[in-house]
Amino acid sequence: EQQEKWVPRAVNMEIIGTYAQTELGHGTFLRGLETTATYDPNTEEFVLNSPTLTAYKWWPGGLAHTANHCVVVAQLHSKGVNHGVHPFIVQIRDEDTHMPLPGVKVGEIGPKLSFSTANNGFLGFDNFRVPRDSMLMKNAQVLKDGTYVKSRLSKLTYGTMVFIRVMIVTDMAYYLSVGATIAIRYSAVRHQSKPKENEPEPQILDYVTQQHKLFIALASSHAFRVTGQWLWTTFVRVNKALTSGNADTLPELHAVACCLKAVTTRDAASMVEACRMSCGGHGYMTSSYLPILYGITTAACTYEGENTVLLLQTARSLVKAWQKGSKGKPLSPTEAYLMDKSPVPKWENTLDGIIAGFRRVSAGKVQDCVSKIDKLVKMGTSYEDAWNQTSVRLVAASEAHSRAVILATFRAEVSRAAAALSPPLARVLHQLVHLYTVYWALERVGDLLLYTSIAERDVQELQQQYEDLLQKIRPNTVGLVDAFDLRDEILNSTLGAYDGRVYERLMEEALKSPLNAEPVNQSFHKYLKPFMQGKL
Ligand SMILES: CCCCCCCCCC/C=C\CCCCCC(=O)SCCNC(=O)CCNC(=O)[C@H](O)C(C)(C)COP(=O)(O)OP(=O)(O)OC[C@H]1O[C@@H](n2cnc3c(N)ncnc32)[C@H](O)[C@@H]1OP(=O)(O)O
Ligand SMILES: Cc1cc2nc3c(=O)[nH]c(=O)nc-3n(C[C@H](O)[C@H](O)[C@H](O)COP(=O)(O)OP(=O)(O)OC[C@H]3O[C@@H](n4cnc5c(N)ncnc54)[C@H](O)[C@@H]3O)c2cc1C
Repeated sequence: EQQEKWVPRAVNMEIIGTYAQTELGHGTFLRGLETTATYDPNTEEFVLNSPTLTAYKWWPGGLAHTANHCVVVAQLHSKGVNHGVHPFIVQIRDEDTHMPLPGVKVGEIGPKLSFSTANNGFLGFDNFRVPRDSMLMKNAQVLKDGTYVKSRLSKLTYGTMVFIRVMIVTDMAYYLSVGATIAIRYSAVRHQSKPKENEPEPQILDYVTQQHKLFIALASSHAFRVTGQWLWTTFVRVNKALTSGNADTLPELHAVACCLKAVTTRDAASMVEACRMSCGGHGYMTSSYLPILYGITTAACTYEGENTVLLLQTARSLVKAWQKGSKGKPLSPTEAYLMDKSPVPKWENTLDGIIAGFRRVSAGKVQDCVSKIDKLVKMGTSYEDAWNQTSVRLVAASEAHSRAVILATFRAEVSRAAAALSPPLARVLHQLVHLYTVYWALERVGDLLLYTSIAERDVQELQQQYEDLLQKIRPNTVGLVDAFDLRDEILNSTLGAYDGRVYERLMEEALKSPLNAEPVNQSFHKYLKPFMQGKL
């Protein structure tokens, strides 16, 4: 009924909304949110109020000047009892005049690192009344007399965030495809230095260090697209089960969505920055689009759940799984490997060997965390303090788990799809899987030395494998980014345009600057000249 009321109006843009959960004082700790929604049975209304400055909603995208409605997350009070945070759909502006409604204080939060096109806003309520059906009652309800009917699963309130985290993994694949396209095309056009005096300056794409910076971004885009597809399929399956009242698989989805969102956003931000730096000074130009792209990807490390907090959520699940498995209880498919108690096998420099190695690292780290926590608790430390003292290791265990999931999914999905591809295309995609897997084995070689039987000669061989792969991938690099098929209008980059006219585009953009409107800028007459004449 509520969906019939609100969804059609949102679809035809009568309602422009945003998600107003975060407050000045709280973004992570949702149970600490201060906005209140108090039910008045006499009028069958909720009274929304921001009791403190820190209760003001702060950050929601589009809230400042675009949205006329929003989903407000508030502490629900009825019959004198606080039932915790619940979502409410609230009109905040007049639909004709767009003026803020009486009792609503709304505005712009100010300049940000990036996302300058999104008017992120603040929102405060002064005993603002909304009808009872403003409470989104899919999970919990408040009856006309104020009786609270609790949800069958309190965490369903957090469901929106799981959905967005699932989407973010695919978003990161897209943003990495943009960064890799810009940087690799530019690296094919840019010639620099003379390693061989009697030969012309080479393409910077032929420097192996440049390949090391860029090819992992290209491979990660494919790894995250494939993993994002797998995660979406998992989300759809869990949601279908939830609809029929079965929440058994929700904890696993929450845990894997948390660590994948955290790891893919962190990787995307650091790899986009590497793309920016690989383009030298021109990568620092706004017209290259790389600084903007960095701002977009680094924001994703914070929004929809700050990365450390999400990795700790997954760690919470991994520790619980270890404790469950140790009692012989079955574990979820993504965590079942934790109970592999077989002897550490002889190391193999193969994809399967490396994936098995990352699972050993994750299981070993989780076991070390459980042992440390148990030891601290036995010494009289509270569980919460023991958790906090172990939290750096818990985050590392969560990252290792996430990497094992990505490596296994990327390999399995490409192997499955390869049968339907032409042999040359299958070969190139397998090279990207190989590069991605060996890259991360070398990046985490310390962990592999701690938890597997990898030896020094294996590491030397992996390094050689990696360098051979850079050489094999080089001839197809430009074709691989062209295959993302990103139009120039979407790339919005002087360095990444398909025609490669980098220098002409850089100059065209420079001449658009208002500072080039006249040969002598007025600042000369107002400041420089008086200063030079000693008059300032
Ligand atoms: C394809 C190309 C596309 C390109 C274009 C794309 C455009 C994209 C542009 C995007 C631009 C901007 C978008 C920006 C959107 C950002 C919007 C936001 O940021 S909204 C706000 C997000 N905020 C958060 O994520 C808050 C994070 N905090 C929390 O989730 C919770 O506070 C907490 C989980 C950290 C702690 O909650 P708490 O209640 O204290 O829970 P416990 O830790 O005690 O755990 C209790 C229990 O609950 C389980 N749990 C927790 N969360 C969930 C969940 N979401 N689902 C299911 N279960 C959950 C947890 O596992 C525990 O279970 P136990 O059994 O008790 O262990
Ligand atoms: C570009 C952008 C768009 C956004 N859009 C929206 C939106 O549309 N709607 C919305 O509601 N919100 C939005 N947000 C807000 C975003 O969801 C929050 O910023 C995010 O949830 C983090 O919360 P916080 O800012 O309070 O940081 P905090 O939680 O205060 O984090 C600060 C530091 O404390 C650490 N920390 C916090 N809790 C713990 C813990 N339990 N254990 C260990 N360390 C901890 C964190 O790791 C972090 O290092 C947006 C934010 C950005 C940057």
